[in-house]
Amino acid sequence: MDEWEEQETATSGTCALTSDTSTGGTQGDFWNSDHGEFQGGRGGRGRGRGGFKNSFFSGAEDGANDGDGQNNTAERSSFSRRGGRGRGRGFGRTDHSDFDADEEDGDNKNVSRGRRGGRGGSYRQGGEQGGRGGFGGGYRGKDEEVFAQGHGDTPAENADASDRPRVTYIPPPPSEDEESIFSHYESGVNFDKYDEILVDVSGTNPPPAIMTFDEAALCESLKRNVSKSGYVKPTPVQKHGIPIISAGRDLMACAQTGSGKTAAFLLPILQQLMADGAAASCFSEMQEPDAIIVAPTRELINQIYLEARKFAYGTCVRPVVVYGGVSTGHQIRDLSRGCNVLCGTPGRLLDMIGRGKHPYEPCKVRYLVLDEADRMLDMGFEPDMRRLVGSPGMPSKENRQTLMFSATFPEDIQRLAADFLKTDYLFLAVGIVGGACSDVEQTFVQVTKFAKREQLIDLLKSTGSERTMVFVETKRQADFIAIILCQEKFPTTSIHG
Ligand SMILES: Nc1ncnc2c1ncn2[C@@H]1O[C@H](COP(=O)(O)OP(=O)(O)OP(=O)(O)O)[C@@H](O)[C@H]1O
Repeated sequence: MDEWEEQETATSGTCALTSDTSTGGTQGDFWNSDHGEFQGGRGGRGRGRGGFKNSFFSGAEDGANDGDGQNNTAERSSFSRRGGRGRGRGFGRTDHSDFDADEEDGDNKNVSRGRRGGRGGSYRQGGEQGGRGGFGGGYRGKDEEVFAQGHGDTPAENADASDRPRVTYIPPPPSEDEESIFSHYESGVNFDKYDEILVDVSGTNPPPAIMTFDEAALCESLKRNVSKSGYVKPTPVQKHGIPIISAGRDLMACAQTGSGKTAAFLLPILQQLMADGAAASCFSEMQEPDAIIVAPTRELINQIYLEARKFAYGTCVRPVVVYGGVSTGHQIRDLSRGCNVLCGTPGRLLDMIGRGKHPYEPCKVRYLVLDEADRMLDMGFEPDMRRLVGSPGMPSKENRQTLMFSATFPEDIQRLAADFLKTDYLFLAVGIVGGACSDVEQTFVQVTKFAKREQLIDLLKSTGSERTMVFVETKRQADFIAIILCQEKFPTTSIHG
């Protein structure tokens, strides 16, 4: 009896992807064995074993950031405990847990959402340890200092801090080539159909939506970069989000994965920085970023960074990214070259702040953005977020603009999120509560628990050579099903954390 058959669930759902939504689903993602360290290849870029060895970055000073209770309390005490706006909004999030399991437990209890593919990252599917070929290599920094001794990217990493080897991995620098910077892929969202989607803005005096990027009053360089990115018209979350942010309002926004949330917050922030003449200074030892963008996983924050870099191309605004698994010394050196927009995972940001030697001072932060805010505020990350907003120098919520974006916003998370926002924040919901994508035809097949395997094989025989994704609960099941299907002559591979 195989494990799959032993499951308690008596049903299995199948989804026939009937349109372009099926094309983008599995891109990349796979340097996203997220909390394993990229054991970057030694001896030069491109040659290294990019395997994800699940060894965490170095250090044992886990308590480094624990002494900030006072600030947190201050922030907390000012929170009005009212309910969130836009109740129950949110999408059944595409929870690609098995793709993206951060932890070793195999049951995906503590996972991040499957997301866009990591550009440029190739992957190798397979076992727990990853393997060769994950990343394009890297090199050991010369005279590498060991800064990374504190927080990991996740609470789980933090808990495991005692045994971490020193991290010296330095990722290859992102391409400077304009063509690669602006290269893009299909998002999987049908943007034309998307115009008809229901949008709801709750809160007082929301500014009117824009219909075109021209109405966003972007400066010439931003306009040019938007157009080079292939954006013709704003998506709904951009139509509403951009004017809300430009008007200086705090925002909690909920819109489906792939709907353009990143540009919705990056464009108005960059526009404001450009209008104010912000320029990154490489002459200051201590950087004072105007915007801090936080996301829960390394791959996501790197994607945001790449987007920021793309939109800021040819301007004086300099985004920098920091996340675990990479040499902190390397990131500190990068920061010291100038930083207006700091993108980071909570663990690494806190690590840098807690170290005392931190290379940035959040005192001038005007924008605090939380992407995947639902996850950032769930039980695992909430303490880190409170530490971050309470860290020395971070302006209070009254003195910064806080923006939260997510594909889901359960009510309890909305309530928590409201704690970080000014009382007159706006809630933007794009789409219908729990609405299924109209591009996807769904068929539900009920089978007994021991008939799943046969049913799946019959289904695959009837679909012919269509590309198919099978979601299961655990890593073991994924491997098991892949083997079974291969034996049945369906070329299959399994991917998981
Ligand atoms: N107005 C637009 N026109 C064309 N493409 C766009 C537009 N806005 C965003 N895109 C593209 O759509 C894709 C998805 O956008 P983005 O990653 O910002 O979505 P998202 O809502 O943040 O998704 P996720 O929840 O996965 O982070 C990206 O490739 C982005 O470049």
